[in-house]
Amino acid sequence: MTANKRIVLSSDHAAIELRQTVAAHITALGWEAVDIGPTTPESTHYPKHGAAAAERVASSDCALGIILCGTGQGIMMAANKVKGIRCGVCTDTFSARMIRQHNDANMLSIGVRVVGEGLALDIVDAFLNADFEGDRHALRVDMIKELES
Ligand SMILES: O=C[C@H](O)[C@H](O)[C@H](O)COP(=O)(O)O
Repeated sequence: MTANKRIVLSSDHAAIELRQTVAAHITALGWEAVDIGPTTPESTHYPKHGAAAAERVASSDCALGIILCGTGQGIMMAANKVKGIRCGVCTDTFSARMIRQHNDANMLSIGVRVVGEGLALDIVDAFLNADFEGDRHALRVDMIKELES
């Protein structure tokens, strides 16, 4: 894994509690959690929170990002609009591992209304414990990057 141990976290109003649980979890694992909120429960809009987290990763301020909303879908769509971001929604640990190994994902999205806390933390672990395998997968990730230019 990278020398940059900073992971940015963000969410909308739906996932504040799980986001804070994930932040504590990854801190206990030795990562630096950069939690950019929000912290208050008022209804808010996932695109701005997904984009804000994605900018931290795209700028290399943070090595990885974990974002959450009700389904994980809307905030993932917003994050993927930022150049350099490869973010997937995961509801299972296999996918969380594979988006690192095959897709070199730099962000993970989780839906708090889809998975429970225990599975969410297992998904985070699977994502963080996997590394990009390169080789034929690098060629394909390069093809994704070409679509951005
Ligand atoms: O993809 C979008 C997310 O699931 C949002 O968390 C969800 O749409 C928010 O819904 P509501 O405003 O009803 O809490």
